[in-house]
Amino acid sequence: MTIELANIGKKYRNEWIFRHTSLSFSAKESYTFVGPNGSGKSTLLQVIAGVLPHTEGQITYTSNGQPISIDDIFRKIVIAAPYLELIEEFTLLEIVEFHQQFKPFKNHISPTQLLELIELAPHKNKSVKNFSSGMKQRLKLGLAFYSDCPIILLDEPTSNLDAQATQWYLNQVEQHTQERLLIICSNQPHEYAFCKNIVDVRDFKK
Ligand SMILES: Nc1ncnc2c1ncn2[C@@H]1O[C@H](COP(=O)(O)OP(=O)(O)OP(=O)(O)O)[C@@H](O)[C@H]1O
Repeated sequence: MTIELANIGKKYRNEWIFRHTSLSFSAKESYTFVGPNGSGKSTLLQVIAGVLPHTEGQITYTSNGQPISIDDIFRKIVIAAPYLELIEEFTLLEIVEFHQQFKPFKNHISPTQLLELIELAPHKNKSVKNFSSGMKQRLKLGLAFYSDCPIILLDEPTSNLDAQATQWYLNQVEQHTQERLLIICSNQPHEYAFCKNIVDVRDFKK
C-alpha cells in the first residue's frame, strides 16, 4: 500500500497547523514525524489515519495500483496513540475480541493467543480501567502489531513503557513491521533509531 499527500493542509479556527504538505509513503517503508511539542505531528498522523478531516488538498491511498476509498481505508490502517481511548468498562479479553471483529489478527491468531503473545494473559478478566498506563500502552501496541493491516501508525509508542517494555516494543517492530508501511510520531530518538525516513513537520508551517 502507498499513501500520497498532495498539498494537504489542516486548519483549526484561524490557525494553520500545517499547509502545502506533499509527501509520499511507500509500502514496506518506515517514516518518523519529528518536531517540537505542538508542531503538528499527531494532527498529521490522524489526518493520514482518516480520523481527522483535512482542510485542503488530497490524500490518495493505493493498493496494487488501485485507489482505495476513504470508507474502506480504516480496514487497512491500524493506529495506536495515547489520545485514542480503550473502552474502559470492558475486560481485557472483551477488548481484544471487540477489536478483532473489525481488524482480524495476522495468521488467524485468536484473542487468547494474542494475550499470551503480548504477555498480558494473566489479566484477561480484569477491567481495562484498572490497568496501569504501561499495561494500556502495551495493549494498544499489541493490537496494532498483530492486526492484519498493511499500514501501522504509532504515536509516541514508548510513552509509559519501562525499559523492559521498551525493549519488547523494539523487538515487536523488528518482527511485525518489515512488510508494512510504518509511520511513527516521536520526540524520543530511541523509539525510531531504526527508521530511515525522518520528516520534520516544521517544514510544513508556511
Ligand atoms: N481539537 C483542536 N482544536 C484546536 N487546536 C488543536 C486541536 N488539536 C490540536 N490542536 C493544536 O494543533 C497544534 C498541533 O498539535 P499536535 O498534537 O498535532 O502536536 P504534536 O506535534 O503532536 O505535539 P506533541 O509533541 O506535544 O505530542 C497545537 O497547537 C494544538 O494546540
